[in-house]
Amino acid sequence: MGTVQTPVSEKRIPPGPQLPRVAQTALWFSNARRMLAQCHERFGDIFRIQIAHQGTCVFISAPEDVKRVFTAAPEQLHAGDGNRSMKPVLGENSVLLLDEAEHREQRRLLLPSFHGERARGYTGLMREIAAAEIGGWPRGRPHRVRAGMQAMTMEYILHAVFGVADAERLSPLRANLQRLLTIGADPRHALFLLVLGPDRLRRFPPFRREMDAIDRLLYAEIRRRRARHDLAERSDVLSLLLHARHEDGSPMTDAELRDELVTLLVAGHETTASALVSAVRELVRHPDKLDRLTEELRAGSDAYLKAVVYETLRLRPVISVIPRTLVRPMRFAGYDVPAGVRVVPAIYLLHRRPDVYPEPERFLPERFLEHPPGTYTWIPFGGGARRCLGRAFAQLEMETVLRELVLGAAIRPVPPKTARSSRRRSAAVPPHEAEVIVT
Ligand code: HEM
Repeated sequence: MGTVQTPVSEKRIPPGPQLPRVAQTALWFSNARRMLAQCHERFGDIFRIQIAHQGTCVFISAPEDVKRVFTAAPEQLHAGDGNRSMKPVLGENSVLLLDEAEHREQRRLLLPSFHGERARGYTGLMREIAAAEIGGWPRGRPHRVRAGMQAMTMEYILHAVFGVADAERLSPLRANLQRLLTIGADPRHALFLLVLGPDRLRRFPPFRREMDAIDRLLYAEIRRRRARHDLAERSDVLSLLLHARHEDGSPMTDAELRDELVTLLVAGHETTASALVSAVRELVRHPDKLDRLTEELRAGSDAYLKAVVYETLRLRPVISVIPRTLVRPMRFAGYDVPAGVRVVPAIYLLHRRPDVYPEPERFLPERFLEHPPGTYTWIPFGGGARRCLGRAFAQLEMETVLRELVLGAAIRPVPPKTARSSRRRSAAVPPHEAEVIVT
């Protein structure tokens, strides 16, 4: 009788750097994109990195693997789990942190607020806000645009979430949110927060203070709104959510409302501002593209404007990776990746594949004039059941601000002569900034 051969254990985890976990973590947090590019070059389309608080992360960037992640059942891959570090800010009911049925339910409640048609309803207001902000920028001398972009995207999301009149009244919230985001952006804090981990973050005093102030304002606003009688006529997100009902017919609780409002304010503000800065940075670096954009807009065509937005989000995606946690084992590129491991579509690598995007490092909006963005090859907003809820809103924001910059004002690059004559300042334009001359 022949012996039954036990199959040799399948390949489970793809190769990756051999450094100790702490060293991999340090490299990851010092420059994730560089580490991704180096690992991709060394190990190919699938590799693993060990990151503190994240465990084993298997990165993928082949379109067919990304498609498998986006089309898998929500019971197979969790995304909420990978966003756990944001729980102290967003709260436990946030759509970003939930999975399976609970996620589906919150997403269903939020979806009507942001579908394309409703987003387009904000066009006039967005244009007014952009004209007022850009109208106040200095003329004829170098100007950095980031603060102005943040101011506009903050106004857009506040107006969408609370409605025009109430957004004016909520000005303290602007300052609180701004300070909250700077806590996370400060590298000294970032390292500390990493060591602290999400569960103890709430006790970190600067964080606690900002969060308490934001919560007080939001709960007061929710109470005030519940008492109003004109909710049915209003179209802002808070009013729509107050009307929305769970599948069992119950309304959303105050805690649920608070968590989704914070989620929208946080997810919908800095992301779009960063994307706008990147767009302006690319346009002033490529004056021929800026000229073409100006000509086409003057001729009444938006096609090139949309291509500029697509190409900016391809070449400079705001978010580089979108982690998922495997609930059950799943096969990728010959590896039977076990449950519990994070499988991470790497937007940054996918968007730089020369087989999908010839000359991937070049800023070429033209590539999107003939081929619209592919569902599994252009993923700055993620995909599948978790695709960004604010996608249509964000694209409209970007188009509106860029149109106003190019037609309402006019921007041009800072000429090299000016840069040389004030070398110290010009040389210091950081990568997250863009400098222009508005005329
Ligand atoms: C250029 C701007 C933006 C970028 C690049 C961006 C990108 C993303 C990405 C990559 C995800 C994760 C998707 C995934 O895991 O597959 C996401 C989720 C999300 N985004 Fe955005 N976003 C932007 C603007 C906005 C805006 C303006 C809002 C709100 C108005 C918003 C609200 C959300 C929400 C609520 C989710 C969670 C969706 C879910 O888990 O079901 N985002 N976004």
